[in-house]
Amino acid sequence: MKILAIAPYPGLKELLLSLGQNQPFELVVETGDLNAGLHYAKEAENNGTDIIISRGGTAELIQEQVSIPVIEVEVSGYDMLRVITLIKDFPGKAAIVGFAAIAEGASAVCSLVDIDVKTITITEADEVQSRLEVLQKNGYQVIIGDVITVRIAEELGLNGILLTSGRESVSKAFYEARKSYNIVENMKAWYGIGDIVLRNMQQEVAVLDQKGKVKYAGTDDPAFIQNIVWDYFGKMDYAFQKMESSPSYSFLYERGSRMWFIQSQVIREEGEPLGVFFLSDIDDIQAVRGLDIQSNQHRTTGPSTVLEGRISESVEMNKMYEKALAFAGAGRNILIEGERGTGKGRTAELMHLSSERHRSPFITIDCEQVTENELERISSDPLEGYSLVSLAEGGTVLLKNIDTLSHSGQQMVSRALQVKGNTQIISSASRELEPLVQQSFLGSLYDQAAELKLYIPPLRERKEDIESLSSLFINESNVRYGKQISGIREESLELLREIDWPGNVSQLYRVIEEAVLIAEQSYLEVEDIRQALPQKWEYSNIQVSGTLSEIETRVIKQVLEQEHHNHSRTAKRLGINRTTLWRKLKQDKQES
Ligand SMILES: Nc1ncnc2c1ncn2[C@@H]1O[C@H](COP(=O)(O)OP(=O)(O)OP(=O)(O)O)[C@@H](O)[C@H]1O
Repeated sequence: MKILAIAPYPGLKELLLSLGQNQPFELVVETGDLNAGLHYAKEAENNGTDIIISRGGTAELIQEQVSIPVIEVEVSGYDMLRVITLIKDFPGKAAIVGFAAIAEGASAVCSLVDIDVKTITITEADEVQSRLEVLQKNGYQVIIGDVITVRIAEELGLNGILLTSGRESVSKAFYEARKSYNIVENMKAWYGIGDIVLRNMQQEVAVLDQKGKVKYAGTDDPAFIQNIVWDYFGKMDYAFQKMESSPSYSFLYERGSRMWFIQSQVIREEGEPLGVFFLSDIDDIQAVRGLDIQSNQHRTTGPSTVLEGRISESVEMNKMYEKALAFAGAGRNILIEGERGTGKGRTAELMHLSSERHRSPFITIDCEQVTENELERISSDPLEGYSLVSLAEGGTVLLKNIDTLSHSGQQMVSRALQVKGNTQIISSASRELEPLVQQSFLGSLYDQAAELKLYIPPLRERKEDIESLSSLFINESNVRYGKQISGIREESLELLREIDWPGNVSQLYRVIEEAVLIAEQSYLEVEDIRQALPQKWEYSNIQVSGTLSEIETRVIKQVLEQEHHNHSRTAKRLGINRTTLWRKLKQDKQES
């Protein structure tokens, strides 16, 4: 609390300074009456002073012109008694001149102590001079009053005695100042709560004190919020430490299959910090297509070392892993480029788990699946609810397939990224993004998203990885389907290496998975792989044993099957006319 005291006379300054020592506030004292005092008060109002203390007419003038509270140092009964006792033996007639508060008080004190002092009540400062002139004519020599009265009395050649304020009055003013400060602060806190509550009407709110006890609640079940806070932070000290670290701290809370989003803020009531917690049920946001939220709240292990230990047979991939590890903690936005299914999403997740963010949320939003309306809702300003970026506070948001965003989608995401706070943003694209900047991709979004770049080569350029990936996927499929496949034949691997894998690692995964399901032996045989390969890959699915005519028949039959026995289309694809096709089929029938 900062106090400015304006003393209309020097003695009051001394008293204020001496009593102001060791008080729980910062005190500045200036001397100046009326306009001089007002000047200091106006300056103080602009430099963060909380309360002004002054006296008499100066205090009144200040009160009219500034908006911060003004506390008056009063003239107490003691103060009057002191002055009256002082002039009691003074030869000559004495009068007290002042506004009602002073004149009436003085008259009461005089009659109590049985001293005959005339009291004159004025209603306006302008009256002082004429009243004093009359008193002078009537033989009065001593005038007791306020600063202005005493000044005029002295100008007229009278003896002016200033009614000074003593210790009790100054102490009382300090006490009043502290009380007003608390009231103002309280009101500010309440204004703060009211303001936030209004902004978040759709949310439930509970206000907890430092011990975790519910102080106020805007919900039927404050204990629910209280339990979440206790469970999430463990200790209330830790909760307040976290909340004070940013203007608004938010987190995801997961229990069973449900998740909630909690936004919090610290406010102060009489100097005591209180935590305000807003609860949003995010079931509705979880239902958004293309959105996947992992809270990671229950992870107990440290950051993963999986990226460090990642060794590939491919030089390119090893370089990529090294870069990914270096980028993981860099705190910059990262763009991962590579064809469909090369492992961009997986790499992003490994980066998250390898970084200090591993216990914070990892949220994937597939830009290809999310609708524009949903995108608008989840990328909105965090103050108007929650946004993806605030849901992932401290964690990572993966913008999958960012290259598929529409123009307005790009604008929304670009705006959302401007307020990303402490969230790592990783984007993935299956096309090279930079060349698109000239045509369809927003340059500003590219600059935001691609502060650092990674590239994952397609599987056909690193066929040396097929063997280890296959073993990995056999194991995963064994686990999933309860099979006991113990390996893959070398011929099967050779067949897998013949393929160009347009769908990359994802496609390899599906083929191995299907082969594991089909396999009846303990090794994946060539036949298992063939059966698992998609039909349209005729080049690898056709057995090349037998005569040319037999191979030709197999090709014709397969194309026929793919074209659902439509002879025209089959003939067109094979580059022969329909009659030739019919003849070849007839010939085959006869032979078999
Ligand atoms: N090096 C790897 N080791 C094990 N599994 C991998 C590896 N790379 C990719 N995968 C697996 O391949 C599949 C595809 O990976 P992911 O979804 O990360 O690819 P993507 O490039 O993001 O795909 P898309 O372009 O379709 O979004 C996933 O099942 C993933 O677990």
